[in-house]
Amino acid sequence: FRPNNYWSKRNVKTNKFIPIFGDYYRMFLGKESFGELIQRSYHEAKNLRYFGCYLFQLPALMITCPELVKKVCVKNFDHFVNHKNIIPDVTDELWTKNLLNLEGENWRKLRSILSPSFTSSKMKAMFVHINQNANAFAQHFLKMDGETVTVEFEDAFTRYATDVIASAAFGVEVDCLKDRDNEFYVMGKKGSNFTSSWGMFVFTAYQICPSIAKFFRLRLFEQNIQSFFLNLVSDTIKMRTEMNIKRSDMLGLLMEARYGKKTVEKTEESTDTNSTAEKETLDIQNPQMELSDSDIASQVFIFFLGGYDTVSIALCFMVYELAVNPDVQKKLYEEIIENRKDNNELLYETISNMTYLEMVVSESLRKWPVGAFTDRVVTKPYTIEPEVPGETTLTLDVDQFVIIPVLAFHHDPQYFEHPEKFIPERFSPENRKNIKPYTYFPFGVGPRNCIGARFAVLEIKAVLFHLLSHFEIVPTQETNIPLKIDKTSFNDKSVNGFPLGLKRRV
Ligand code: HEM
Repeated sequence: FRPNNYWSKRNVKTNKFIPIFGDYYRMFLGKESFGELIQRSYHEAKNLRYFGCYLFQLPALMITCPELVKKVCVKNFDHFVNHKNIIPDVTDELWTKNLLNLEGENWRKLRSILSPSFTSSKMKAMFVHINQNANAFAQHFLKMDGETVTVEFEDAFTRYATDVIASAAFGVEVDCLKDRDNEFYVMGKKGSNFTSSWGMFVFTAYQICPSIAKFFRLRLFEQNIQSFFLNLVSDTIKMRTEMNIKRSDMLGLLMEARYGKKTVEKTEESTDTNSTAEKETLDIQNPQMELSDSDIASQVFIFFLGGYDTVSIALCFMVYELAVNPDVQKKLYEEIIENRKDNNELLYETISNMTYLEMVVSESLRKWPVGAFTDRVVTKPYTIEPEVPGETTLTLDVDQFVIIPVLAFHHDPQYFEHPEKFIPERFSPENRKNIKPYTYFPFGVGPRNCIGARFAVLEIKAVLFHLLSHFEIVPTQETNIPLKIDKTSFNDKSVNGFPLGLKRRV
């Protein structure tokens, strides 16, 4: 026990909190979800540029001003390179050695190696696999009987996302909708369990009493998950080396990097601020790094996790919004019809140029951004100079935890009018440029943004294209309108999943 006076000593305002639980207390009592907690805290701190909060015992600085987000995540990125890794590296190797959790120079080197694998040209090559899986997904339901097929989308989309990532990361073709106990699916489900009660318990234990949690070596993942991914990667590497097989999937690129054969392709020009910031920060020209089998397994594992829960949650909210906004769905269907070829073939160029589809996806990721916040950790001391009355000079020391409340920015009416409404027109080409910079970032901000963003968007668009080509998405009796958000999960999820109907088009 120690007094929570960290922020008052630094003259930083805080919201109401209670000892030990900090700002989490309502969430702990089941009174609000994590997303609600983030939004409430943000709104209570109205008119401040930042404020202090306590995630249990951990003091965190929440940034509530877009200009400061830019300073932290882009302009002064050198001071804020890392994410917070609460789990120590003695327990879960797969978790601590991956790109998301790597720190400093190791992160820079690895990101430089991996970034060229996620350019538009690489995505174009991967689109073949994505499209095949997306088409197969729609065909699976077309084969079912009845005018309207009832689908629980949380389950269906996790299976789709597993198929896609298994093929893009490991070069393994699976069909989890048919083969329901497929090992990939089962391991992925267990691996993404850190938003479950056990995961929350482990995170909480490491925050409240880290030494006790460390003593008991509390793990996020069961030993068999580590073994599954490690063995899969080692066996595939061995087989590919012996048979001299080269594949341009994520594993193949990591293998090249390990043997120092990585030929760095020139990354294409981009107007996207995240890509520009990333290129300026990384040395993409000569990335060299020693990678063991377990280092490689760790990366493929995070691609698997990154591409599994996030994509399926995002898709669930999208189909829900389409079901309850039939006008939007009709407009999207009309665009699909315009772009559909007779043989149902879908090209990368076609999907990339569908404006309304892009608007729908962007608006859904605004309203339901998957992660309520992203974070940074101070890696070099940083001073925030006072700019508004009441502020004093604030020096952030190394290891200070900083939170960027993505969901709260997306739902702030000063940036998005009527934020609870689903209005794709906000993202039309003429309106998009009026969105205030650094208020919309479902994939994060600056050089440390989501490496899989392009991949995720393609995966989402392809499956919406094929589903809507054949079906109208409709609510059923089990659909909760409005949605009831599960208060026990870190990510926004619906309490009874996403049961919806697929009504055949005639
Ligand atoms: C809708 C889907 C997705 C969403 C909303 C999402 C969101 C995010 C966010 C917010 C971050 C943190 C960025 C920051 O702090 O600035 C992140 C990081 C990351 N994401 Fe995603 N993501 C998605 C899909 C994917 C996919 C498909 C992959 C893998 C292929 C992936 C791999 C990663 C990795 C490896 C990182 C860590 C990057 C780094 O630290 O350098 N994500 N993602």
